[in-house]
This record gives sequence, C-alpha cells and structure tokens, in this order.
Amino acid sequence: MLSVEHVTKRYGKFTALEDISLTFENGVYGLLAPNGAGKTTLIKMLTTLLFPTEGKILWKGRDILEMDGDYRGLLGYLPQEFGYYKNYSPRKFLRYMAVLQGVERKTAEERIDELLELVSLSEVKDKKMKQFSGGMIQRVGIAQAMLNDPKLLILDEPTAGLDPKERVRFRNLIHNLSHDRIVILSTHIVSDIETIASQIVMIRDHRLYCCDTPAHICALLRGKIFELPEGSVPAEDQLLLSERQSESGTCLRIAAETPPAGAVKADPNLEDTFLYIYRDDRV
Ligand SMILES: Nc1ncnc2c1ncn2[C@@H]1O[C@H](COP(=O)(O)OP(=O)(O)OP(=O)(O)O)[C@@H](O)[C@H]1O
Repeated sequence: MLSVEHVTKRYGKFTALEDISLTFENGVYGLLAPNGAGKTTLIKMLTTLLFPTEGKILWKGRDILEMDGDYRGLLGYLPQEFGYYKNYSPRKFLRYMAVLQGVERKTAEERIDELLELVSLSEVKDKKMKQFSGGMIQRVGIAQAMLNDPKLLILDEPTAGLDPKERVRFRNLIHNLSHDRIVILSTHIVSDIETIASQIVMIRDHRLYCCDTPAHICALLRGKIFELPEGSVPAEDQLLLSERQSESGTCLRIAAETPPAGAVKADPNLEDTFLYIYRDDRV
C-alpha cells in the first residue's frame, strides 16, 4: 500500500500541489486533470525524482525516501518522455535496461521473452525500433517498466500520440497488468481511463478534488445532464458539454441545474463530469 500524507510541493514561491493525502491499493488509478494541474509533479514525487516540500510518501508505512533502492526495486516507471535508442531492437533495448537495473542475466532473458509476448511484440523483437509506430514504442516502454515485475507501476501520459486502435490495445494491456499491483496512470484524456480505472484521482486548484470510482464521480451530476433538440441555443446558465449528430440534426448535450423545456434527461458520463468540474479552468 502506498500512501501520500499531507504532501505539498512548492517551486520557489509557486505552490504546485497543496496538502495532498491519498491511499493507493492494488488496481488502476487514473490521475485525471487538465494540463498544468500538477500530475507530473505528483508522479515525480511518487517516483522519488522530486521531493515533497512538506509531507511524506509511505510504502507499507516506510518513507519511500528512506527506503531508497528498496523502493525503486518495487517501482516500474514510464516517464512522459521515454528515451530509447531507435537503432536498437526491443530485445536489445530490454537487455540493456535489465543490466542497468541489475537484473541477473538468465532471469532477464526469460522475463524479456515473457514481456515481449505480453505486450504483443514477440514477432518484431529483433527489428530496429526506428520503424515502430507510437503505440509499439509505448509498449516497449511498458515492457521496460515491467522488467522488475513491479508492485507499483507508474505511467505518465502513456497514451499521448496513440491512434484510436492503439489506445484500445493499450487499455486492454493495462487492465491485464493490474491484477496484483498498483497501476497509476496520468492523463488528460477521459476515455483512456473511463473503462479501466477503478479509481479516478482529480486535482483542482492545486488540491485533491476527489479520489473515487468513476460511477460515484458521475453520480455528482445525476439529474443535471440534458440533451437539447436541434436548433436550441444553450442559455447563459447552461454549460455546453458536447454536440452529437442525430437523425433530426445536431443535439446539444448540456449541464443545467433545472431541466430546460423540451430537453431530454441523459445519464452523466465521466467526460461530462470532467468538463463540469474544470468548467472555469483552462483545459
Ligand atoms: N521546475 C518547475 N519550476 C517552476 N514551476 C514548475 C516546475 N515544474 C512545474 N511547474 C509548474 O507547476 C505546475 C504543475 O506542473 P506539472 O508539470 O506537474 O503539471 P501537469 O498536470 O503534469 O501538466 P502537463 O500534463 O502539461 O505536464 C504548472 O503550473 C507548471 O508550470
């Protein structure tokens, strides 16, 4: 179990995160917030690349900074900018990373074969990565983060640059990896985590806004989401969420405190909730 206890991070006088407390147990956690909200700052503290200005982060009750190498031994990390050698094949790259991580050679060989199978790259394991798509590179990145069979897997914006098919494949992979470990992934793309995250963590105004199941978060907007018929214009006190083409024309999806005339009630989804929560922020 990983717990963040009253963590504040300041860069000089600027407070990026303030008094964050969170507990992570096995499962997938989606860290969802607009760009600049502090996701990377939190992730860098969870990976010991940055230190909290105040507060502590504990793994099973032990301070992760004091655990030092022991903590890094149970951590797998895919940073936002994942550095790889494009003239290397996935197998060669993973062997190289295994040496850096001190994984014993025989164990590494077996593990690399298993991981390449897991991320569906066995067939191209000896091909140079310079020919790979963004999704294939991300899968190599996940494989390197899994080399030590981590109890805690942290992925920073792992779906950036993936096409829709690669996103689906990625979601399935994460789901399969999450059974006996904590997976924390940050994104500002709601659909990437809506179906796989057991808990969604949102940060707003530098503070923890919520950590809850997608269903509970969506319930915040129950009775407030409506579809307006073709030709309607949202009133000033209504928040336009999205547009949808229907047989009768363009339907507008809105959030409103009171049901507008002629509107049809709709079930809130996570995207509605995200847009509603961050309505006054730059998203
Ligand atoms: N080294 C730094 N010095 C000063 N301010 C910083 C530093 N790193 C980040 N910040 C600021 O802290 C805030 C949070 O940044 P952070 O990168 O954690 O956000 P994010 O949610 O990960 O966004 P993105 O997805 O764009 O990376 C931003 O306002 C950013 O400008």
